[in-house]
Amino acid sequence: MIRFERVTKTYGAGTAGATTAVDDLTLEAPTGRITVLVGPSGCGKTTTLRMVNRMITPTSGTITIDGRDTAALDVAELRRNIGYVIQHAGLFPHRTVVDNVATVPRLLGVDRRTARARAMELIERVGLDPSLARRYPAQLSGGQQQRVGVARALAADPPVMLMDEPFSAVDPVVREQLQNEFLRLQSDLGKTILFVTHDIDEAIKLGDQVAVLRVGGVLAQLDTPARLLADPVDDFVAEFVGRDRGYRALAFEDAPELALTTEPTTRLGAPGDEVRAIGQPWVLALGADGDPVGWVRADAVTTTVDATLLHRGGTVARSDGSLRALLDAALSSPSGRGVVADRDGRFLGTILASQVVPAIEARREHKEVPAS
Ligand SMILES: Nc1ncnc2c1ncn2[C@@H]1O[C@H](COP(=O)(O)OP(=O)(O)OP(=O)(O)O)[C@@H](O)[C@H]1O
Repeated sequence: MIRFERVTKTYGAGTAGATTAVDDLTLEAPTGRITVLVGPSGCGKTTTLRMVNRMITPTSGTITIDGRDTAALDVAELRRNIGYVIQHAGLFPHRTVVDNVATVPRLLGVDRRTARARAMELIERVGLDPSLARRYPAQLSGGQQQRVGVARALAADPPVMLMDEPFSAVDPVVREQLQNEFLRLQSDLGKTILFVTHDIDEAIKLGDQVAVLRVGGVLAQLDTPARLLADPVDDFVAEFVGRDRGYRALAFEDAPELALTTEPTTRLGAPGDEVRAIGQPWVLALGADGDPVGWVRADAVTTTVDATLLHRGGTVARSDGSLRALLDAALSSPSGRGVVADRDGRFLGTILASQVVPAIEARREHKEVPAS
């Protein structure tokens, strides 16, 4: 566990231009969990992170890791136990990918062969093709560079990771892939992670807990993503957390077991007459594995059902997914019937929004705390 105890950082303390970047921060980042620091520009996120590995010295207060005061530790030893990932990855431009990843183990005295073998393992683990290992950073895309940055930080297997906007410099599609891979990796590795972002959606997606900071470095709220959405402490947090909070909070509620409706389906290549004989204006098409591929409007099928006729807007909810995904499947379906699949992606049945909403209300009643 990383613990901040009444930590303050004032740049230029005692001078006319003094700036308090972090103000009396008390916070615990639990072992094996992701704690996200989020807030507007200049609220002290980076300063907070860098005080942990002592790149910045607090003006007052203490930071402990597993009960040990970081100020009392040898700084080299402290940093050996902390992986650090930054925006744009910060790779060494004149070293190949594999040598970048092997840097820290080599510094720690691991022999070249062993360090490289471990680096290759990590390169694959973060989702990079091993053929990229011999390239130089400039020969990689932004997303690939970020993956190398994560692999490098993991190379010495540190229990603690500090990550400062590691996915901010890539486009939204790559960013989502990196986030998903990061969560998968973390579910295997269970590192104690402090993660900085200015993006509340990223914070809510990645954080086991989220600390919202306001400018001046004051902690506004520390909570789970679900609680942050459901119960912001004040207008600043409410505004920062953003719109559609009620709907977004449903992402943290497991889908209830609701009775699904059996749906007549068609398949790619089916003749139009067969589709129309079903007698529904919209018919769901399944792929070869029984996976829903899209809705088709029966009267639009002149010859056979082909992929170009499929309506692409509908989402598919998984039976083991969230209430939000279930409601979204119903709302986004052109037929009004939300498509539900099992965990392997096979079609199970459909559901109406009018069945999901009562389930949401039932949950709410169940959770309501009686007034004392
Ligand atoms: N070396 C420094 N000297 C003086 N002031 C500094 C220094 N570094 C940061 N600051 C100030 O401290 C405050 C917090 O900065 P910090 O970089 O920690 O914020 P941040 O939340 O990470 O911001 P951003 O999201 O824009 O990166 C800002 O007002 C900044 O101007």
